[in-house]
Amino acid sequence: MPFLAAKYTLPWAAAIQALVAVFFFQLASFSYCFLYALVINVSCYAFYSIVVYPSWFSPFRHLPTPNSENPIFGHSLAEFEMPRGNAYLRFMNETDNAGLIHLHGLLGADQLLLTNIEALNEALIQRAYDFEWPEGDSNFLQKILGHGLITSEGQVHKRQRKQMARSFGVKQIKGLYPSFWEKSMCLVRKIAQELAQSSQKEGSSLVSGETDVCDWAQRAALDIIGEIGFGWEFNTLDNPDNELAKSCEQIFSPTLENALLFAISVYGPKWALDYVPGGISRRFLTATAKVRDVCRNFIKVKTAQVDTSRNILSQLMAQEGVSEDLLVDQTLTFLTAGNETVAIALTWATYLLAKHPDIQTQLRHELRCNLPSSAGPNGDLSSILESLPILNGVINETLRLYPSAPVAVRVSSRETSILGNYIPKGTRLFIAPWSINRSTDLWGPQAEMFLPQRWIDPTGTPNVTGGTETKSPLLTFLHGPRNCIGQGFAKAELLTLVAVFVRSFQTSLVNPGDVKSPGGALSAKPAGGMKLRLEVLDEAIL
Ligand code: HEM
Repeated sequence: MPFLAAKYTLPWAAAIQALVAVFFFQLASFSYCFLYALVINVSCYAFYSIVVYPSWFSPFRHLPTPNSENPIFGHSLAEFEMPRGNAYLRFMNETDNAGLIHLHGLLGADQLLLTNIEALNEALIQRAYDFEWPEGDSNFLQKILGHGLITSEGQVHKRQRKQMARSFGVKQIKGLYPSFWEKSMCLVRKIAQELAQSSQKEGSSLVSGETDVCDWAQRAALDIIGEIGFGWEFNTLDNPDNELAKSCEQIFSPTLENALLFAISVYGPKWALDYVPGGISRRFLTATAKVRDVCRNFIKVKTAQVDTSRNILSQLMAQEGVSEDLLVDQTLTFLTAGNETVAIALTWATYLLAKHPDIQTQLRHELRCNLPSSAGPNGDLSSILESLPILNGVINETLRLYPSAPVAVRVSSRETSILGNYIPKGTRLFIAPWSINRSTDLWGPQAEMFLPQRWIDPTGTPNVTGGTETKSPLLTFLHGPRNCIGQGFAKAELLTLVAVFVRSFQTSLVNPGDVKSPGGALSAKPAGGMKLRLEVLDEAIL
């Protein structure tokens, strides 16, 4: 019996049993009988769910299950283990399987972990619309993002996806490289200025120092998606106290309050979010309303202007039948989806290069040979950057080892199947880029190592297989009709940001043995930021 149904059924059953006991057998009081019956019902239910159901009645009882489970919570605590997704990698490594692993959720609820490309292709490509975001996650996101591309399902999603796809064609993305370059230069100049000030105070002749790259990356990524995607100048590189950026941070930062609200939306009833005590809900809803208001005012101004640019917003506005509400929802959706994800990837790229100084030196050499001028290369920037083997290898390898969204959760919205296994409606599925991207079955014995050369062919040109036998093995952006629509945008942005960063700074760990690890509740954001030591190499940026 599903846990949520049991929540309501068990007390009702106990009430009926208590009434029977009182009226027909004249046993004690109603409340005494009710409590007694409830305890017995819950115990029987727990025994059935935890012991009987998984082994004898579950439709997945023939599938392998990892041994390491909690007697009450089953494998459900894996969702909260840090780094997020690592528990699923452990399950994959310790359990012989043919693409599906049966996990036990709270009180024996059925869950599946998808572990090979065939299973993933069926769930993400062939039957993508049989699986949806879990209702709780979707409700929570809808409070913030409304009904944009991320939170829409079925036909509405197909229609919106078609509308948005026009902004992400190869030609459109290629045209964005010069703007990415300009913003990347702005980032390195700002960092260099801060380092110059601290070096001056210390009387050092070198311009160097420690700084939190994660913070800088977040500011740069927000400015880029704001300005290049929507023509909206946030200027957080100049002004980190920007009001909208602060409100966004209040909503999305992994604070205890936000984690509580998220947990209540995911596991509690739909209305519970509005009744959380201590003003937590009110603060959250006020910040959300503020962000939406600012966004609506911005859209009103843009609608009144004659906009000749061809950014995401103007292309969407040019289409018929797109309401103001939808424009607000899509703007918030893309600002959110395209901001922190890229910042996380840039941060891990700088960390991996600091940890592997030899690769950093090779990359810098490649960049100096191909992008000689610090003012930006002449010629076709996109073709140059996309053809550089080490640069592409470093970015693909970063995205492989540190996928910004390490786990995606889906629930079957109808009866369906994967690899010939019957999947009833309501089954929870885990699709974990973190574990697939580190699977030794797919990537070989050195799966956990940072090896940009796996993305380079023996002829010296970049490849997309990463040395595997699969055409597109990287799961970081997922696959199929619900994959990341912004992946071309993100890769182009990262190619430019990393190229400019590596040309400008020598990057090293603050302490040689430093090991950083992801700590975000939902994302792979590094726990405690990413303090690195930078030394300015390019005097032109000072
Ligand atoms: C390194 C950077 C990025 C990563 C790793 C990433 C990853 C992902 C993933 C895993 C999903 C699927 C989420 C799910 O359904 O569970 C997704 C969806 C999405 N991403 Fe990205 N993303 C990145 C950058 C971007 C950028 C730059 C944009 C916008 C310009 C963007 C816009 C979106 C949108 C709108 C969706 C929803 C697509 C749909 O449901 O049809 N992302 N992204």
